[in-house]
Amino acid sequence: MTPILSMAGREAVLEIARGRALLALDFDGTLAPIVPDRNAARVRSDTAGLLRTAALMYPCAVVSGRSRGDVASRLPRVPLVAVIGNHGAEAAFGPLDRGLERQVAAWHGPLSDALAATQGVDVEDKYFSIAVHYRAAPSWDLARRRILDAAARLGNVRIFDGHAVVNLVPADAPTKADALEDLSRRLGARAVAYVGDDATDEEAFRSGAVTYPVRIGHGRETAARFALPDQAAIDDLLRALIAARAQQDGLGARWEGLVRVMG
Ligand SMILES: O=P(O)(O)OC[C@H]1O[C@H](O[C@H]2O[C@H](CO)[C@@H](O)[C@H](O)[C@H]2O)[C@H](O)[C@@H](O)[C@@H]1O
Repeated sequence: MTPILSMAGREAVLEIARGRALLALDFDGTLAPIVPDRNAARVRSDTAGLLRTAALMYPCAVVSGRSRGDVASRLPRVPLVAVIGNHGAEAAFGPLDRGLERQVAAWHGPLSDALAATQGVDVEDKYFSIAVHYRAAPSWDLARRRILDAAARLGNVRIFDGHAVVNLVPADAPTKADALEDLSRRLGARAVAYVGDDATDEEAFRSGAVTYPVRIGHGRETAARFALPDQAAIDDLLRALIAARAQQDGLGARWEGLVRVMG
């Protein structure tokens, strides 16, 4: 992987700016730091100002495992071209697939019953998928095993891990990769940069639609070609992308004032 903020990665940043690529970003662990309470997750004010500025210069989208409404409420005044929720299952455009919602609704009862006696487990029902969190469980191993056992008894389900969470999505629902391919086609994007931090982002990194896949964090096997060291570095990447685009538009250093106004 090439560190995207290195001299070698600089060429990719310039290409993204020259082509005014679609910037697609994951939320938890990418735009917002991971925190113990999922309801408390928020974007730092510096990141928000940078993202609002970047979204004036590039088409920007957020592709999250959260529900669309939840993630949009955490990004006020950001002029996004699209918000995709539920790991791709909740599309940005067009009618939503109510069949997926019915399938997920039928999982809720059996899951809650099966996990009622497992301490520290939190079932987050997002209508198009369910996240079963075990961050507060005394034994993560035991909780995860019980969640996987309960999930295996549900029909037609795609099961995958995240940060102290097991995700359950209808097997035939669109993935983050499908959603990005659809969005890129609709926008006629010449290139797509996608930044994510989690196992669920790997399918997007592998997608042919994603020209610049960027993974946050070290030491994991990944299909991403570019790396950012940690979540805090998202500010540096947004700053580099804004500066490169400002250079193209002949704005000089005036972008810095714009970021302050947008913050
Ligand atoms: O695709 P993402 O935007 O990264 O969303 C992935 C999941 O994020 C949330 O859970 C994770 O973040 C929480 C807050 O930092 C953390 O407490 C939890 O342990 C993480 O798993 C969200 O609650 C899920 O619905 C998303 O699928």
